[in-house]
Amino acid sequence: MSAETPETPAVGGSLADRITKAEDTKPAETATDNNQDGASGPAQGSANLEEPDYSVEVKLSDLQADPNNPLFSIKTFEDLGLDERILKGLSTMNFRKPSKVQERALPLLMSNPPKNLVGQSQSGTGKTAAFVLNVLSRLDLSDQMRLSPQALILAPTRELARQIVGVVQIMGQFLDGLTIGTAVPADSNARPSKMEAAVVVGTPGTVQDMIKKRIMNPSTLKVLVLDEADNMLDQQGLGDQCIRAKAMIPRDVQIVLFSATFPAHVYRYAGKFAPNANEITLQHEELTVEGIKQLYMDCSSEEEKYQNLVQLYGLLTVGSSIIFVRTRHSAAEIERRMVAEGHTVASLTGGVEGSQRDAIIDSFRSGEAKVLITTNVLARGIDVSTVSLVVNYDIPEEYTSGQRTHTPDFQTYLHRIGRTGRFGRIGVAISFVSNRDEWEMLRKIQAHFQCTIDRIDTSDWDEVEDIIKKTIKNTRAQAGFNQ
Ligand SMILES: Nc1ncnc2c1ncn2[C@@H]1O[C@H](COP(=O)(O)OP(=O)(O)OP(=O)(O)O)[C@@H](O)[C@H]1O
Repeated sequence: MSAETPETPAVGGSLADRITKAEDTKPAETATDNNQDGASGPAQGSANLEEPDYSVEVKLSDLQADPNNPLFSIKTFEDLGLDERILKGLSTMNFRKPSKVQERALPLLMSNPPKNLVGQSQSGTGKTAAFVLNVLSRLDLSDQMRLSPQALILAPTRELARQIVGVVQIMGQFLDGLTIGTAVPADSNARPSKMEAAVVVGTPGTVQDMIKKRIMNPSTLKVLVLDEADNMLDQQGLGDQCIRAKAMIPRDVQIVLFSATFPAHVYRYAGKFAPNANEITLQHEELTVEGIKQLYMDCSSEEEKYQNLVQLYGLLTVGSSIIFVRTRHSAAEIERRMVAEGHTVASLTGGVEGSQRDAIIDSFRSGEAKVLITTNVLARGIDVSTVSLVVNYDIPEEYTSGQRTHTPDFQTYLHRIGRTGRFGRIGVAISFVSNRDEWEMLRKIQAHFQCTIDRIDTSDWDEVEDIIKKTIKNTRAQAGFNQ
């Protein structure tokens, strides 16, 4: 468990109930009082919970025909002027119609002379294809050029970089001579002496190092993509590395920034990193994905969080699930306890060695491992369509100078829950709330995104199962609905 001592309210029952009871008996005035402003929580008891309709089956073609849906488009991929061989790649992936962001971004990205782009769209709406299609369309795969880096795609983690490599490979499978290089930290001295590939996908530190050591020649680059761009430009380390990498590449490269989230301060900076860019943006109320059912569960203590997770285990394994915790230590500890109790779970955190991380994520992708406990390292970008359940074991929060602030990290919340409900699928996200701070953070998240997070009543586990199973069943019915 986390090294920190959780708050343990003395009164039993649901947190909402506890708040009401405590307010009845005691005014909120002392620093140790958990109950200030409790009346404004997301749900007071279960009184205002509506019976959700989990049984609606939605087809991808219906979603793509609805102008208000982020997957909507009037055009076809053929209309977007893509090369025949690329269209063939898309067809083997069963991409029938573009999503809204693909339809809007591709003409802007592919026009000549190339212009920079800052693009925002909800999680799971196909941003990867938008930038990969532009990259593939701009390559010169003649014998003289096919081994020269022409496109550089940067991502914050090795898992995401490897995933993007997979997309480039499949989408570009009919492009003769396509070469792709992966630039992520190597465990040993397994690094190539020369990066000879038309498309290089990697993490900023490794790429910067490869350019510095002349392993990679950046002079032939035409496109630079930053996936999860707000994270890449904001984080102290990654931000510096991206700026340094950019300083080493030709000035006239097309700069493409994509993310589901662009907080205002990063957005201003993004405009400097990618000057005179075309922009595709969203309001933060537009950011939540409709197909993700957001729920929360009251837990009376840190220990009860663990017990609830164990109770949920049967449901976690119906599809695949990701459990997000705050620290590497608690990921390891929950894994240890659950395995000791006979459950099959895996954990992946930044503390694990690279090759081991690759093996864990690969077994999660294949469905061999169905429950993955992780930290924010996997909060962004990871696309595993079978993920039907995400658990925020700890609510994501902002840090200042390495210290917890007990203020919610809105962006990370959105990215975490976005690991489910991908491209029109349905998913469930459950946040555990065990103390006043977590309750407040969840309330702020709800207000920020103007979304509803319903309370799930753990006094009746059969009902909990019923609700979640129905949703997951729907997700499973749809798994492959675009096949
Ligand atoms: N036009 C399409 N038709 C069918 N499926 C698609 C289409 N475009 C993308 N997809 C699929 O949708 C899923 C989500 O796409 P992708 O990972 O690019 O989302 P994203 O917008 O980058 O999400 P995130 O913000 O979480 O990184 C992927 O499995 C992808 O294969």
